[in-house]
Amino acid sequence: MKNEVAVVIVGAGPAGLATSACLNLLSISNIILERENCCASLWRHRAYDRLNLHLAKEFCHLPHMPHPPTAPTFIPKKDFIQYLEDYVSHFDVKPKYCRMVESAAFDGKAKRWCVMATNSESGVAEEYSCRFLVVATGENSKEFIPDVPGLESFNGEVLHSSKYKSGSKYSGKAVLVVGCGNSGMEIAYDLANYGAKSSILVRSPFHVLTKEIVQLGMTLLKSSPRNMVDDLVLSLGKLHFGDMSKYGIVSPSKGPFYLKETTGKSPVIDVGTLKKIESGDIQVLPELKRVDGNEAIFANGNSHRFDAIVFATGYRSTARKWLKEDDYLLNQDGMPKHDFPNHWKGKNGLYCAGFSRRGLAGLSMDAQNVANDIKMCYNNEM
Ligand SMILES: Cc1cc2nc3c(=O)[nH]c(=O)nc-3n(C[C@H](O)[C@H](O)[C@H](O)COP(=O)(O)OP(=O)(O)OC[C@H]3O[C@@H](n4cnc5c(N)ncnc54)[C@H](O)[C@@H]3O)c2cc1C
Ligand SMILES: NC(=O)C1=CN([C@@H]2O[C@H](COP(=O)(O)OP(=O)(O)OC[C@H]3O[C@@H](n4cnc5c(N)ncnc54)[C@H](OP(=O)(O)O)[C@@H]3O)[C@@H](O)[C@H]2O)C=CC1
Ligand SMILES: O=C(O)C(=O)Cc1c[nH]c2ccccc12
Repeated sequence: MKNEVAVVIVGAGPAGLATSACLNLLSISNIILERENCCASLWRHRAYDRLNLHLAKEFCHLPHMPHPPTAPTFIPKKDFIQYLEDYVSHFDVKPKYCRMVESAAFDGKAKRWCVMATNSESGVAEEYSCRFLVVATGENSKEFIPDVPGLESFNGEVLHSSKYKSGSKYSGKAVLVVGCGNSGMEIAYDLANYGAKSSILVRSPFHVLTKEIVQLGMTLLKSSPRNMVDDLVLSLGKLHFGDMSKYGIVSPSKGPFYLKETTGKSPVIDVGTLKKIESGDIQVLPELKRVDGNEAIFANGNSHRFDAIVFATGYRSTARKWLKEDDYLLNQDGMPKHDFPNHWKGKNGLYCAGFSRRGLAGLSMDAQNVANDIKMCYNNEM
C-alpha cells in the first residue's frame, strides 16, 4: 500500500518536530518518519545524566514557543525533554515511530519522492509518496569510533560517549576518555567526580570558554562582525583560564565562532574540567598509538593500564546512506554542499533542516525557512 502525503520529514528530533509544527501552522499535510520509538531520541537515550543545554535559553527554543521567563538560563536536559513534549502536543505533531527510512529517490516523471521505510515493530516495508522531502536526521546521527590498532585485544570495557550515563560504576577504576570535545571534557570531569582515575586524550588545539562568555558572544554576533566577537571572547577566555599550554591545551589559530560556523567544531564550554586538570585529578595524555591487552600506548612512547575506554570521538551524518539521488543538497558526508544561510534548499522539493552547524538556534531558522518555501511552492503548483 502506498501512503500519499504532501511532505515527508525524516527524523523526529528537534529539527523534524519544528518543521512539522511550522507546516501544521501553514495547513500543509506532512508526516514524520522516525527510526526510534520516541521523539528527541538523542536527548532521551544518547546523552549522559549530567548533560544540560550549554547555550542560554534564548538560543535554544523552537519556532513559536520561547522558553518561559521562569525557566533557568541554562536548561537541564529533563526540562528540555519536557519542553519538546509540550511542543509536540501544542502543535499537534504526530511522528510515525519505529520507521527506519532505508531509501528515498525522486521520480522525475511523477515529480514525486518515493520513500521506503521499514516498520521495525512489524518488519513490514512501507512506501511513502510525497511532493516534498525534508532531511532532518541530524548532524549527530551515528556514533563515530576511530580504528585503533589492537583495540580488539583490550579486555576492559569499550563504549562510545553516547552510551555513557554516569561515572558511578567507574569509582576506583582507570578510565581513558578519547576525545576532548564537550562530551569528552564533561565525561572526564564526571568520572573524576565519582572517584575514577580519569585520563583524557588531547591530540589537537581546541578552544575553551565559559558558558557566560559564549552567551555574550552569541548575543554580540547578532549585531557585530564574527571576527571582532571572536577576538573579544578569546581575550575573555584567556583572562579567565590563563595559559593551559603546560597541560597540552592550546588554542587554534582560527576563532571559536569561525570554527563552529565553518567546520561545526564547537568550542569546549567548561563545566569545571580545567580546574581538575590543573589539580591533577584528570590526567592529559597525547595521541593514542595502539592498545595491547589492558595497556594503551601513546605517541610519546609511554603506556598506561586502563579498565575502560570511552570514545568521545563524535558523530557522523547518515543522510547519504538512504538519500540516493542528490547531486545538489548534501555531500557524501551527508552535510550541506552550500554554506549557511543557503544550505537548506535542494532541487525537486528536497530540503534539509538541522544541518546549519548552529545547534538548536540554527535548526529553528531552518524549519521556518523550509516550511515557508514549501508553502510558496505548494501554492504555485495548485
Ligand atoms: C550530547 C549532545 C549535546 C548537545 N547539546 C546541545 C546544546 O546544548 N545546544 C544546542 O544548540 N545543540 C546541542 N547539540 C546539538 C544537537 O545536535 C542539537 O541540539 C539537536 O539535537 C539537533 O536536532 P536534530 O533534530 O537536527 O537532530 P537529532 O536530535 O539528532 O534528531 C535526528 C533524528 O533523526 C532520526 N533518524 C536518523 N536517521 C533516520 C532514518 N534513517 N530514518 C528515520 N529516522 C532517522 C534519529 O533517530 C533522531 O531522532 C548537542 C548534541 C549532542 C550530541
Ligand atoms: N550541551 C552540552 O553540554 C554538550 C554539547 N555537546 C555537543 O555535541 C556535539 C558533539 O560533541 P562531541 O561528542 O564532544 O564530539 P566532537 O565532534 O565535538 O568532538 C570529538 C572529539 O574527538 C576527537 N577525536 C576524533 N577522532 C579522534 C581520534 N582518532 N583520536 C583522538 N581523538 C579523536 C576530536 O579531536 P580532533 O579535533 O583532534 O579531531 C574531538 O576532540 C558538539 O556540537 C557539542 O558541542 C556535547 C556534549 C555536551
Ligand atoms: O553544542 C552544540 O552542538 C551546538 O551546536 C550549540 C552551539 C551552536 N552555536 C555554538 C557556538 C559555540 C558553542 C556551541 C554552539
